[in-house]
Amino acid sequence: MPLIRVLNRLRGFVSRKHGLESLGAQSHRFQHTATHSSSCNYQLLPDCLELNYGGLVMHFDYVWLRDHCRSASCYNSKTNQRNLDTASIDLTIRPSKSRVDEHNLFLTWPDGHVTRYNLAWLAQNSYEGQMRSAIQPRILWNAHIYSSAKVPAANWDKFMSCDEELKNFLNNFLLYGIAFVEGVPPTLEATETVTQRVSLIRETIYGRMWNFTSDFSRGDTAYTKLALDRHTDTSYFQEPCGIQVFHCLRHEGTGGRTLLVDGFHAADTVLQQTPENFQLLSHVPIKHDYVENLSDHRNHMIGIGPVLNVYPWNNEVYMIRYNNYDRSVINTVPHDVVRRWYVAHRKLTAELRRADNELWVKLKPGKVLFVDNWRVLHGRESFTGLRQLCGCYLTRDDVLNTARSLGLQA
Ligand SMILES: C[N+](C)(C)CCCC[C@H](N)C(=O)O
Ligand SMILES: O=C(O)CCC(=O)C(=O)O
Ligand SMILES: [Fe+2]
Repeated sequence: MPLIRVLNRLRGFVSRKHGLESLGAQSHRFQHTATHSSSCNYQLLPDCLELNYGGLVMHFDYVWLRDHCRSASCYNSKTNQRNLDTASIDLTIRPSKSRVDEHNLFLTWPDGHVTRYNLAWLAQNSYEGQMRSAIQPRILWNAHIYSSAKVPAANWDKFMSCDEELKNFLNNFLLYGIAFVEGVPPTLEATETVTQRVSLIRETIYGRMWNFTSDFSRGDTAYTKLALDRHTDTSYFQEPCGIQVFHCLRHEGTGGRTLLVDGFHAADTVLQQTPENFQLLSHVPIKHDYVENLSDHRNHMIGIGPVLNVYPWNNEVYMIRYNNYDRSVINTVPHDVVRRWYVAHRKLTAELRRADNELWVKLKPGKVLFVDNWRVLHGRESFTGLRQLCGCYLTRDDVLNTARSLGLQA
């Protein structure tokens, strides 16, 4: 069976090539009438309304149009919630009258209800408009790109008191997937305070704030002095933690540097050089798990999903789940797909391991690192001596919420 069919069956995945486009391909079969106004023109085709506005040709399904009526009876603009019961719309509905003025399209529905759509709103919210708009602005980096960008760290005092400092910090975080705050008092409490300026803390099986040394207090290699290869954390959660915060409170010894690698940069190289590998990594479901059997800590967490998570409508990677330590048995695909998946995994691993992609930093007391755990992989060098690391995970929705509230695109 060709891979794409195996994958479609596995995930109910509708690829752009095999599904969505062919669904839309029938729109021009019937005769239609065209209507013009100075700034736009539109046509009521049998199965959609075609709108040409600002140089963009858009197609709107009639049920979609009825469903997106923003009149007071259909939509509560105080709460920004829909009032209209979508299930009450006749699925064969067509407007009985239509007209445009300079800024609006007006449709009258068979029951007499009139909907006014702002044309700019339609352009912004159309499928075609979304396809054209820029994806989340981000700068894919290797060590050289990141270092030459000389991205400034935020300063603790300013960070806590000035929204502009927080905004710059979040802007850098969104662009690069990592950001630093300096001058933070080297305590767990101050680390908690600095993270709460950004988001809510995500409590997990490791606690709310954690503070650990190499005492093997938990059944995981993180709690040793061993080196850790690049990875993302909590790959064994159905929704891996969005952000990880690290603050090294003390280290009396050698080694222990932190490794950071931009997973999206590596994924992009795989896509450019070997799209078939990208396709496998973004569609083959892979299981990760965390099994802990200590007397105080018994846990079994399982997360299943592809290594590269992409939005199906534009193929944009939004999350990488990569942890070779915690990857579990592969039993979700047949052996021929397994063979090709290992090839793809090797290609991605080679990219992630390129020396020029490795950014090494030594975390020092006072310097707090925020890592986008959906994008940037972290690791560490082995070390000697007492090393104490504290931090926490953050809920991604709340970090993005803060960014949006400051006017950033997130
Ligand atoms: C120590 N700290 C709580 C930060 C994380 C421990 C998680 C380690 C696990 N192997 C993973 O990669 O998810
Ligand atoms: O010790 C470190 O620097 C990081 C260990 C690690 O990967 C983690 O805690 O998630
Ligand atoms: Fe980790």
